Amino acid sequence: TLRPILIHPDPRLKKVADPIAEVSADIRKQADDMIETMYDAPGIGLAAPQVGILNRLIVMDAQRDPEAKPNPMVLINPEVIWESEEKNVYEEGCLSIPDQFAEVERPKMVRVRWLDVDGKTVEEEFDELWATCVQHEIDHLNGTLFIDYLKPLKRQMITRKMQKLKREMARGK
Ligand SMILES: O=C(O)C[C@@H](Cc1ccccc1)C(=O)SCC(=O)c1ccccc1
Ligand SMILES: [Zn+2]
Repeated sequence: TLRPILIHPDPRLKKVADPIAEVSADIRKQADDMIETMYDAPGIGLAAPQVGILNRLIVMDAQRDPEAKPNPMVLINPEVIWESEEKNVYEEGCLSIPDQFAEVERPKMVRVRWLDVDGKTVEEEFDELWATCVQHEIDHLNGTLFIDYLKPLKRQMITRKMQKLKREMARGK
């Protein structure tokens, strides 16, 4: 089932999401809906708060190769347990801040620990686009958006554009 993606500014995008206590059938259904919504957007990642669910679940498929078979990852209660000193700058976008892109500097590599859909603890190292994406998604679980890393003036410009977009969408209805 496709879920509507919340557009910034929205208070639910600034909240800290709650840990998931057990990987139930409901959680697996939520993950399936988020995967469907991510591919439909299209995006390379999606965090639960972006579809208005304030729990700690993200989905990702950051392989850019359009020919590649879809290979979505589901990360439950993900946490960064190590990050490299070395940084990487990437032009990021966000499905909750449509058509706005800006350069964000983040650790080039991160090691992440999470629960998979079978409730098993997994640890994996990410680099390049995958590292950028998983950090962007975990930020969403903590109420942080990529524009929070920009200079205040640039952030304000983007926020004002989104407020205008939402006014037009409301009128368009
Ligand atoms: O808002 C999100 O979490 C999704 C976001 C993830 C992300 C993109 C780029 C850098 C860091 C994190 C997106 O997927 S925006 C859309 C996008 O970047 C894209 C869409 C289709 C193909 C390739 C990229
Ligand atoms: Zn985002």
